[in-house]
Amino acid sequence: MSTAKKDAFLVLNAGSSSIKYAVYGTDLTLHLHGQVDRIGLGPAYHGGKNEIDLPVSPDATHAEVLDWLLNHIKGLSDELRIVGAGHRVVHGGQDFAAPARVTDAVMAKLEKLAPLAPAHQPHNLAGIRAVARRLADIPQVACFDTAFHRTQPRIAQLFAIPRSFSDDGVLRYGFHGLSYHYISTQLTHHLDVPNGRVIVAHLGNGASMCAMQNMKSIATTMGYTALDGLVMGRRCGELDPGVIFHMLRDRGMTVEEIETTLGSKSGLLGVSGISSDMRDLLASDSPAAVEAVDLFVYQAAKKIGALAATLGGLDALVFTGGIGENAARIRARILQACAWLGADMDETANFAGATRITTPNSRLAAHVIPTDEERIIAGETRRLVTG
Ligand SMILES: Nc1ncnc2c1ncn2[C@@H]1O[C@H](COP(=O)(O)OP(=O)(O)O)[C@@H](O)[C@H]1O
Ligand SMILES: CC(=O)OP(=O)(O)O
Ligand SMILES: [Mg+2]
Repeated sequence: MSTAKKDAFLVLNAGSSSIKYAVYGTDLTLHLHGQVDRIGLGPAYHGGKNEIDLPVSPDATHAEVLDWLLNHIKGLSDELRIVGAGHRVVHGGQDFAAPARVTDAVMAKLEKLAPLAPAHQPHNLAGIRAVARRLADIPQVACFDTAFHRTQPRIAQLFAIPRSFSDDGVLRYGFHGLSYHYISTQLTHHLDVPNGRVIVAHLGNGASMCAMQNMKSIATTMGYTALDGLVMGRRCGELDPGVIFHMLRDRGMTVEEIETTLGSKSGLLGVSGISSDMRDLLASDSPAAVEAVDLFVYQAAKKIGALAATLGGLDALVFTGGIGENAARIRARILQACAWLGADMDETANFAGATRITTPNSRLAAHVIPTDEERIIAGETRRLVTG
């Protein structure tokens, strides 16, 4: 006799080169999770303890990977009945300050924002459409990277350009908000002053920082798009806009070529000429790789100084994301640059992978907290689906 299927929520988190998934019970117990990464370079699947080569070609697109992944999840979740799906959607623009149930009208608005997040939004929306095709009747929820930053004061969102642009929504939105939301829920477990002046550094393939006061965003390094701020795997981060005029006028580059250059050929990859992956650069002794890592650390330390100024001082610094969670050498160098803010690193704790990586007497406390964007999406999906 077959047993009744358990209700569950599917979560999809599509990034520029990866798609993460998770399946949660209605009590938010995690049943399954995994990810495909290296999309575009020869995708690999990691689920549970397994890493397998996918039965798709090395140059498989997000759409092909997604198709394979949804079949794979179906095979894994035979005893579960998917009753709702939640998705990371990178850009919510001015209209979405909170998660939203997906409708045709919502999809039309999100589609319009796709040019502002070309490496993410199309894949996010493809995930919603693919689930709708397979599980036509289930409710779907879009959860936005930008939403957490809507608490920034207006002054932190403004660019110093003519007011008509700001009035039309050309503002500093900020991203990685699902990650910052999750970390904000963890501060009370780890920090002596969770309500204090905290900078969270999400250092992954995309990288940004968020200044939090009372666990809310008051400033962030990314802007209207996810190009601004820190040095990233393939993105330039902070840049004089004059460089764009140079590319247009003096180099004869098209807008598309400039977008590709700044969005996928710059950052660690562009400076090193070797790789966008921090592991590869740390293993290399090429002077260009060393310089790329130096620039990554320099810009990170500089942005911490700027965000500390917006907070009027700093009580705690939290590292998260693939680099923040795993690259002890990078954390050590950033912390050394924060000595002036009162950071006294506990070297043993840092290299041992401890949660607190500063000494008990350090005026600035530094922690490593693994992020979990999928859990935030699952919670919001349950809230919107079950009311
Ligand atoms: N052990 C490690 N040491 C150094 N860097 C690491 C380590 N593990 C992962 N990383 C780096 O983390 C980055 C990917 O971060 P991640 O948050 O997984 O990416 P995404 O933004 O695609 O979700 C890559 O630069 C990778 O090299
Ligand atoms: C917004 C962003 O940069 O996301 P990711 O780090 O997943 O590329
Ligand atoms: Mg990410």
